[in-house]
Amino acid sequence: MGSGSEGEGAPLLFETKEAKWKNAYRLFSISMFIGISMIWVYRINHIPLNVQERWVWILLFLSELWFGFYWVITQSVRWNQVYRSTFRDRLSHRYKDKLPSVDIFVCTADPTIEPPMMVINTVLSVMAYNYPTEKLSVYLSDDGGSDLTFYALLEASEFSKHWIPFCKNFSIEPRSPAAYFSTNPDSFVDVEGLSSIKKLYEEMKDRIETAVRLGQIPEEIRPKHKGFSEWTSVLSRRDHPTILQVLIDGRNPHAVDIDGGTLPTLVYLSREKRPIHHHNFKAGAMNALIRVSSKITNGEIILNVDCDMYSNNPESVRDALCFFMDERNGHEIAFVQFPQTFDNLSKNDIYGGSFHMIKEVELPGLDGCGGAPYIGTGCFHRREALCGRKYGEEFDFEYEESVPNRVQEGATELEETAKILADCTFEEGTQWGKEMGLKYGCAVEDVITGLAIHCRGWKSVYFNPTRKGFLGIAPTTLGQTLVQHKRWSEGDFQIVLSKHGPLSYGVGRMKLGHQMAYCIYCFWAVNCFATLYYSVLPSLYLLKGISLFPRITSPWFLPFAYVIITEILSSIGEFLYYGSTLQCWWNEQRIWMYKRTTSYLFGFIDTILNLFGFANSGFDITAKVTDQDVSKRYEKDIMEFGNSSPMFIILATLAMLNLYCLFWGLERMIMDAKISIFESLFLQVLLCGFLVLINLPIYDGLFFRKDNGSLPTSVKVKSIILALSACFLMLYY
Ligand SMILES: O=c1ccn([C@@H]2O[C@H](COP(=O)(O)OP(=O)(O)O[C@H]3O[C@H](CO)[C@@H](O)[C@H](O)[C@H]3O)[C@@H](O)[C@H]2O)c(=O)[nH]1
Ligand SMILES: [Mn+2]
Repeated sequence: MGSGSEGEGAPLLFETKEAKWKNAYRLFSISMFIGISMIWVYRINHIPLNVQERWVWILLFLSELWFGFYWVITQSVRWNQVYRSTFRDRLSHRYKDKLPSVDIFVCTADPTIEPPMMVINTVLSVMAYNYPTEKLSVYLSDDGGSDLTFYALLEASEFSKHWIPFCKNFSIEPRSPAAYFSTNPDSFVDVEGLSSIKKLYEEMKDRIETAVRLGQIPEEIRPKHKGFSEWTSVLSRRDHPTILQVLIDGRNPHAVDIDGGTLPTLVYLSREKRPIHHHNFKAGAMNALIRVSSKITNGEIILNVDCDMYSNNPESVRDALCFFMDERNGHEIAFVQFPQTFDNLSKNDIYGGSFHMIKEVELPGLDGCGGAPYIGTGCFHRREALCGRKYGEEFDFEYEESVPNRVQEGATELEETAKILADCTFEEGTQWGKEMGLKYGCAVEDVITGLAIHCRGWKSVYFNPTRKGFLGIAPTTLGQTLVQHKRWSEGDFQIVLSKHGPLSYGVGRMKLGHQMAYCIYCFWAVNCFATLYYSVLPSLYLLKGISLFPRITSPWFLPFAYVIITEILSSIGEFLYYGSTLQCWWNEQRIWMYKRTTSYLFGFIDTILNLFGFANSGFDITAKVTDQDVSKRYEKDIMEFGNSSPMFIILATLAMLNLYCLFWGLERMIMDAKISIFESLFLQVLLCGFLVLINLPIYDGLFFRKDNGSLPTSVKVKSIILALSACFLMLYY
């Protein structure tokens, strides 16, 4: 692929544009750096003589060193952003019947958190891609080992015979039935066609949801497919043999839709699980899929989506191929990553789930300095690169010989022979999870795998088209958001500490800018300390009336003012420029604080415990269903607490502490009524005031709200006592 002779010299299949204002930004960035350095100089030159103040001073200096250093690494992604666009017409015209085959992997892990209806909507959306069906295969990996999910997939295989021709005949978008029907397709031409397909869908939905509600498959359905008998040997979801069922065999001439068109191959896989074998979460599932699919369809390109990420754009496969098959640059591209976008975001994006800056600024920046990271879903891979081939090297599958050739086999024999590839013991003594497939032992299997691919000499591309390629479900409570970020920050921190981190293995294998860019995420966790110091110490010293920053009239005030004001203005500017709102920016600042003081702290601690063998990192699956009350509050952008998690105790304590410090500190200043005190404490008042403003939803949750999403009394009591003790210690000790 990509090296075909016919296209040499032909127009490119994709185009790359650089960001506007690049040079202006670079100048601005240099001026910021000067400002930051001046702050460091101020700290070094003004170390107080008083011993007690001295340690606080040094901690603040270390925090500022850290913030400055972190700011420097974030410049890597602002230095050279690139934006990609594709020419699908050229691709279709040039490669008509020579398009590669594509295997699509959908992962699910739990039928309660990830309802089968949602899973099959994702499956149906990718089955209906605008791509030759005989070259398209969809694999569902079910780590939940659930016959309910299997049943839903069986229903979907029947429904697809109607759905796929319907989508293609009327060119509808999006192709997830649930998403499509919820768009109120009023203007639709063929009213009868629409209502009949909708009826089929509703009936199917009804059957599946009834089965899910009852927790079992209707007896009359069982005899309809041999697959159900496999569940007799399932002891539990953690203890069962491999279940592999080819539900639609694309090679079978009878596997056709209602218009007689070929159907894509559809496969259900639940890999073997045994209590004594670690299953390595999603990475383990993906590796089993890579091997099993290599036996059945062996697509050259692999698309990986989470079960909640339906395809929103039927052209995405062709978009991705424009990169892989481009005659000049395609051969070095290992994967094409689409952004993670969500269709359940609330108006003001209270949990920062839109990842606005990551999508619009950071990922294009990473793309510009060596390659976008692999972020787990909405990513097209070259199979060979994912399997561990170095760029430019010949490739062969080591497991290829062990199983007879697929072409001579029928679906049933194929199931038997391919099954062993998903057994627990298959990976023993092999490079799977190390040099082959997705890497094990890291909470962000995706990022570490992408990094390894970059270290093997490959490039990758970030593609963010106007019509989004995939839409998923973002967490709808504060707790879930913080837990998800704990997993991410922990995983990313594990990477930098591992042998294969950007600062160890990456040296000499990656460009400096690319290493720095990865470090933005790898050092997320470390940010907790500087942020905690900064949100506690200046406020406590305000309470005591001791200044830790230059007074307003001092020339040293200028660098602080410059850095603070320009940082705020430029970040607001970026937000507005990329189409977001001021309110979203404000909410983003809040969630950024909350993540840094809780998720990152816990992520840091767990990584260290893990390193010394005291803990094992798990994979807390993010919930994709929300109860009605909670989702009503979410839609109104009301922050959801609802339990007494230790994370909330930290947040509430910090909020209370700053509230006390602001009021008592201000009160003292007013009593003293000396303008000079105000001048010297100005920045501390500002910082403390900012922290109080940002924490308004917490005071609301502690004292005013009565609903189930507010903060429980125990959190109120604990946070008040903790914050008061800190203040008294500060004042009288
Ligand atoms: O043992 C497991 C655990 C999870 N999953 C699947 O992994 C996907 C992602 O899990 P989710 O709970 O939705 O986590 P998120 O935090 O939303 O996932 C993001 O972060 C993960 C890494 O932490 C990546 O794997 C994901 O692709 C990325 O979307 C889902 O489809 C799960 O079904 C499995 O297949 N097996
Ligand atoms: Mn998810």
